Amino acid sequence: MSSGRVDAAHSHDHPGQHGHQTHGHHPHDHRESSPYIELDRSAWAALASEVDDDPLTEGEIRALRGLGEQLDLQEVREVYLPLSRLLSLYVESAGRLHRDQESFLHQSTPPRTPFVIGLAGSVAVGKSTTARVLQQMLAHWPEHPNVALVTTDGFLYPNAELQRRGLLQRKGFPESYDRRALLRFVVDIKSGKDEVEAPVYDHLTYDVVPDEKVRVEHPDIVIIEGLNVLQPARTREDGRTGLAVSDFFDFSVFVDAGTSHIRDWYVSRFLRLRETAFRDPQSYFARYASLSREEAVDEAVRIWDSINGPNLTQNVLPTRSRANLVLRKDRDHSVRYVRLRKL
Ligand SMILES: Nc1ncnc2c1ncn2[C@@H]1O[C@H](COP(=O)(O)OP(=O)(O)O)[C@@H](O)[C@H]1O
Ligand SMILES: CC(C)(COP(=O)(O)O)[C@@H](O)C(=O)NCCC(=O)O
Repeated sequence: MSSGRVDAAHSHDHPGQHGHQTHGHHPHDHRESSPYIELDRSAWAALASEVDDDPLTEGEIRALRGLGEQLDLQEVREVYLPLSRLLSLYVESAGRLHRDQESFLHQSTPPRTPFVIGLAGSVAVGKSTTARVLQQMLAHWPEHPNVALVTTDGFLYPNAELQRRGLLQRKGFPESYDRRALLRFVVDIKSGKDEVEAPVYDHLTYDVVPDEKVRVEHPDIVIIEGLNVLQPARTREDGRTGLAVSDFFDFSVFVDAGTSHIRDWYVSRFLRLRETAFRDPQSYFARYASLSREEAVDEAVRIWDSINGPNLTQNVLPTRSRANLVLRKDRDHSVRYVRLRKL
């Protein structure tokens, strides 16, 4: 497994917290050592006024909001509207580049391939909500109406295989995925294959669903969301390095927050799931429904401290600086600042 620390561009864990300035209305990062521009919440939100698009309705937002997420109309307008506009600029620019390359080559080339966005971040940081909001908002732009969303959990090995490999307690770690199949999937998309299929994971049964697939047909944009999508390629035993899914991303977003906040969010979500999903007799966690609150907190903390916390520290966080854009959330889940790669 390759999980070498690649966060070298930032020696500080939390770039917004170490006394260096974020600039209000003149988003400019004077630190020449950083390849990022950092915009605080107000500077980023101000960009929304330049976008005269209707954000989502309250009803749509309710439907997109994940358990425990605080997403509201203000967050959508101030954070996600500018983000969807920025992403749309990148999509349009990729289209122009495709046309320019075609005329440079003096021959007609295959049609442009879908624009692929990677979305990474910890368990319980709210990736799926961000991904669903972006999917819906990007689909509003007439230039790219067909936006597909695929989560990488479908590419986890089934529990039986994880058990065989001794990885049942490592679910979510890079080695718990069928990385070859995931890579093939992304390569197929970026090869221009019209229809691709991905396997499906079910949180209720805590396992991959046998024989079920999600189909992606003629997408304009594909969002690929998962813990480890920004992992660099592995170095094989012969010292050679292969390809990683992130090699095929046209843009990537990392959803970030302080580790102790994410841990709290994981525990509160676990408590909420105990009152909802865990009550379903089909739930893999059904046995937790009868735990007292205290016992449930202990169990959530145990799972966090033995699986999701170490995975965040060892594998997920080190990939943060590979992202084109980092959304940094505050304790209340609202985005506090945005960090964007310089061009
Ligand atoms: N044990 C579970 N039972 C039912 N739903 C779950 C369970 N664990 C997580 N979920 C749901 O699955 C989705 C993905 O969760 P996760 O992988 O932690 O990513 P994130 O919180 O970043 O979106 C969330 O909407 C979450 O509420
Ligand atoms: C399914 C997950 C590995 C996330 O997968 P992803 O879609 O990010 O690839 C994660 O949500 C999970 O269930 N982790 C196992 C430990 C736990 O139960 O919290």
